[in-house]
Amino acid sequence: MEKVILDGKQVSQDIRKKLADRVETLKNEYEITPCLATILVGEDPSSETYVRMKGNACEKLGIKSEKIHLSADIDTEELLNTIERLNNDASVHGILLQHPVPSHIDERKAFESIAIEKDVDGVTSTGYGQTAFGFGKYPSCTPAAIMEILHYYGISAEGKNAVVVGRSPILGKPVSALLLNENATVTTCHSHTKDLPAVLSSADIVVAAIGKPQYIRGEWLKEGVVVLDAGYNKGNIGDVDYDSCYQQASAITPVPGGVGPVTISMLLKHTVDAAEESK
Ligand SMILES: Nc1nc(=O)c2c([nH]1)NC[C@@H]1CN(c3ccc(C(=O)N[C@@H](CCC(=O)O)C(=O)O)cc3)C=[N+]21
Repeated sequence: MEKVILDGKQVSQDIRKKLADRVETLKNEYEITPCLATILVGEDPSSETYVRMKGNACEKLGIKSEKIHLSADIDTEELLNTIERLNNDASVHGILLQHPVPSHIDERKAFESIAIEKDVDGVTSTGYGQTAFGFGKYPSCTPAAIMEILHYYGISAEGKNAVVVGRSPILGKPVSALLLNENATVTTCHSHTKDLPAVLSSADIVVAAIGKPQYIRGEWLKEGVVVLDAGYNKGNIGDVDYDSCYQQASAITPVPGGVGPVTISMLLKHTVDAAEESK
C-alpha cells in the first residue's frame, strides 16, 4: 500500500507564497497593509508561543501584526472594550482572540462581540452558522486547514465515512460541518460516545480533535484510513498514537509539521481576504 505523509509545511509554504503576491498588490495598488490584531489574555506559556508564531508569520509576509497582551486579572468588560476598539479601527482587518482565556472571563461573549467581517478565526456563532450552511467566508482556521490538506493531496471526502473525534466550537463542530458539505457521511464522537473503537473501525477519514495525547490507536482503525491529527498537546504531541496509526494509514499528518502550520496559513489567508474586502 502506498503511504503518504501529509506534509503541512509544504502545503503551508505553497499557500504563503501565493499570499505574498496579494499582499504586495494591496500595498502597491491600494495602499492597504493587511493587519491582524491578536489578543492574548494571561501568561500561559504555550498560548504565548502560538500567538508569537502567528505574529511572526504575519510579519514575514508583510502583514501587520498588532499584538495585545492583557493581564490575567482583567474582567470580561475590559476584554469587550478592547474588542470594540479593534472593531472600530479601520486599519485592523482581522481579530484573533487566543483560546483559552482565564476561566473567570466569558469567552463565548467575547468571541461573539467580534465583528463578523473581522472574524478571520471563525469563532462567532454567525461565522459557524455560515460555515455550516456552506457560504461562510472564514471557517475556523484548523478546520479550514484540514480541508486544505485534503484538497492539496487530492483526497476526496465524497461518500466517505468521516469520523471526527471532538466537538469543540472552533474545531470538532465546524470540521464536521465542512466534511458534511463535501458529502462525507460524518460521525462526531465525544466523551459520551459509547464505543469509540467500534465507530472508528468503519472510518475512511479520521479527524482527531480531542486534546488527549496519543489517544487514538492504530488497532482501532481500518487499513487505508486517512488520519488528520489536530491535537496540540504539551510538548508538540498530537492526539493520535503516530506509530500504530501510521501502520494502518494510507495518509497521515505528523505532529509537528502537519495541521499546525496550515492552521496559521489559513489565518494569514483570511486576514488578506478581509483586507481585500475592505478596499
Ligand atoms: N482563537 C484561537 N484560534 C486558534 O486557531 C487557536 C487557538 N485559539 N488556541 C490554540 C490553538 C492551537 N493552535 C495552533 C496553531 C498552530 C500550531 C503549530 O503550528 N504547531 C507547530 C509546532 C509548534 C512549534 O513549533 O512550537 C506544528 O504543528 O508544526 C499549533 C497549534 C491554534 N489554536
